[in-house]
Amino acid sequence: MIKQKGILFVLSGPSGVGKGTVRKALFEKDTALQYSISMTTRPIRPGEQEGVDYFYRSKDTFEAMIGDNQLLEHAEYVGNYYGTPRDYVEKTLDEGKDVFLEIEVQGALQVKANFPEGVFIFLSPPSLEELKNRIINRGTETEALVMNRLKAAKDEIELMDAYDYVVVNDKVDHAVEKVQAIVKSEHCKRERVASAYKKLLEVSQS
Ligand SMILES: Nc1nc2c(ncn2[C@@H]2O[C@H](COP(=O)(O)OP(=O)(O)O)[C@@H](O)[C@H]2O)c(=O)[nH]1
Ligand SMILES: Nc1ncnc2c1ncn2[C@@H]1O[C@H](COP(=O)(O)OP(=O)(O)O)[C@@H](O)[C@H]1O
Repeated sequence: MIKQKGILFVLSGPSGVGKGTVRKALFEKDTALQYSISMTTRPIRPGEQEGVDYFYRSKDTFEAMIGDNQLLEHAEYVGNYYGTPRDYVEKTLDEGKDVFLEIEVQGALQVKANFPEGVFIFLSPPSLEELKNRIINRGTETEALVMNRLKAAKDEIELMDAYDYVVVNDKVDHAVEKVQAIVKSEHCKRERVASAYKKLLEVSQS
C-alpha cells in the first residue's frame, strides 16, 4: 500500500495578531504536527535562539539559497527576508507527517500557488485597534515600525478570502482549540476520501 503523505498546514495573518503565541501554545499541547523553522535575515531578539526560533543568516547567504531554489517560499517583510527551507518540508511530508508553517501573507500566497493541497488558516485580530495594542505592548518595534506593520496589516486583511479557514484570535486558548479542530477535521476528511477510494477499487476489481 502507498504511504500517505502528511498534510501541510499554513498559519498566516498580520504581524502582531498572535501567530507566534498561538503556534507556541498549540505545540505545547500533545500534537503530532512538525514545525518548520524559518530562515531570516532579521537580527536575533533577546530571548530567541538560533535553530529554535529561526535560522539567522546573512543577506548574501539568504540570496544564495533563493538562487539555488532551496526555499519553498520567501518574502521581504519590513526590510528583512524570511523564508521556508524546502528540504525539511518535503522530506517530512514524504515521511507521512504533518508540517506546520507560521508565515506572513505574501509567503502563504506563494505556498498556495505551488502547493494548493495545503490547508491555509488566516489568523485574524478581533479589531485593528486591538492589533495596534498588541504590537505596541510587545515592545519589539519602534513607533515607525509599528506604523509600517499596521499599514501592511490592512493590505493583508484584504487577502483573507484566499484562505480555507479564518480563526479570530480573541483568546489564545480559543484560537488554539479552533486550529486543533481544523487539523482534526482535515484528517477526518482525508480518511473519508481514502476509504471511499479503497471501496471503489474493491468494487472495480470484483
Ligand atoms: N513568508 C514568510 N514569512 C515568515 C517566515 N517566518 C516568519 N515569517 C513572518 O514574518 C513576519 C515577521 O516575523 P518576526 O520578525 O519574527 O516578527 P513577529 O512575528 O511580528 O514577532 C511574521 O508575520 C512572521 O509570521 C517565513 O519563513 N516566510
Ligand atoms: N489572544 C490574545 N490576546 C491578547 N494578546 C495576545 C493574544 N495573542 C497574542 N497576544 C500578544 O500580542 C503580541 C503579538 O503576538 P505575536 O505572537 O508576537 O504575534 P505575531 O507572531 O503574529 O507577530 C504579543 O505581545 C502577544 O503576547
